Amino acid sequence: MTQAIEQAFALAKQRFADIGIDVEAALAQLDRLPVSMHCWQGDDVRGFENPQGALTGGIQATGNYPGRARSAEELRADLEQAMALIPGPKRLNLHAIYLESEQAVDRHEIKPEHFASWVAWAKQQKIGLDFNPTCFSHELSADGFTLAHANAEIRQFWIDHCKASRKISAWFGEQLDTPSVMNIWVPDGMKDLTVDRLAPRQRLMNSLDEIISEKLNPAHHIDAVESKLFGIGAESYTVGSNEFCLGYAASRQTALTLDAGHFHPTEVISDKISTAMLYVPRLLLHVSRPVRWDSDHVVLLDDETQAIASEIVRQKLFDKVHIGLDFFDASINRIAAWVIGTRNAKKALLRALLEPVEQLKKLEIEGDYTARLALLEEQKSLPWQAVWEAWCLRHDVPAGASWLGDVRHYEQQILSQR
Ligand SMILES: C[C@H](O)[C@H](O)[C@@H](O)C(=O)CO
Ligand SMILES: [Mn+2]
Repeated sequence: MTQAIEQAFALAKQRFADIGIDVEAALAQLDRLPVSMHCWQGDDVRGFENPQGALTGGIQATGNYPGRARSAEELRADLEQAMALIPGPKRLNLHAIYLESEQAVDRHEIKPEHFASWVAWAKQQKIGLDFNPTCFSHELSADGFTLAHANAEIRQFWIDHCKASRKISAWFGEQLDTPSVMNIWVPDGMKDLTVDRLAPRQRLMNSLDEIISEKLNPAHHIDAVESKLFGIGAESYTVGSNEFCLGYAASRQTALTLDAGHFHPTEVISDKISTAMLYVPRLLLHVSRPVRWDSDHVVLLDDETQAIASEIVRQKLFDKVHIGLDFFDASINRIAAWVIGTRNAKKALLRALLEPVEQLKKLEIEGDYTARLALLEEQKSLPWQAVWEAWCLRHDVPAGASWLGDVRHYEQQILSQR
């Protein structure tokens, strides 16, 4: 098997060299592009603060496939299993509710010490961490408002939670020597006709200003804001809309988070990257798959995932775009979900790196749209898969579907006992 992969790789390398692509250079770039895996795929966004509590905030994990992680130890073990089947660099994206503490700690009182085991584990795994305050699944978010709440005390609680989260994020960055991207997403919105659409947005803006008022070392911590079109129970009005977040990130020079599921079903984030990059210093991507709504299905190697990856590569946004995932499917094996989605994101990046971008740009500027279309389509059937398999072998992970056997084995040995 290994020999066959190596032979195919040698032929593929030559094929790509014929169109001016240095495959080794492409793989070197892929080795510098981490994908941040989201911890919440492993336990249906429950966390360890109050795992029996309801998931609120207008998001839903549907399905009841057996074996979800019930503790941080189980979640880390599951992540290790998934990560062992995914080639190349990875990070882990944590939410605040994944803290570990013997005593109950309310959100505004979380501290780095509550994430010490995660940092120790990340050091062992040699990966960076990213972070999110959790502004949902809490009694003080029950009426659908947090940072934009009309009640000053409740608003302050969430401001304090986000400030505490920034400290944790900066500590991650300092400990792990790689900046932690901290994404602020709030579910704030209204189910029905909203009369005052301005005041909540003014309050959200002021809250965010207070949250980011303390300057933190950018080598350790990056602030990001995530917009959304609507959530369940907030169908008519979302305070942190796209216009709000783009305006906020541009005027405050924070990062902007673009989630593939947070727009109208016919809108795609791949077309938003180039616009946003004109105005904001960085982007965080939540690569996801909406099916009719923000359903957070597992990422496929589909046209939009490819278009997102191609945009990063074509515009050389390697140091400005942070690639994260955001899906939570509880209807299939959760480890398989991570593996499928993360491998697909990386396959799309590889395919993008194997594209003769300069040649295609030249054809475009010369107006030769016939050749542009012809080459883009021929590109799809060049032997990128042989390069993928060789890259998997280099990283000591299964090249093809045999990874599923490892997941099944883990399911029998570990998940079925939960
Ligand atoms: C759990 C995540 O933070 C959440 O999914 C958020 O990023 C989002 O996309 C909400 O729809
Ligand atoms: Mn998201």
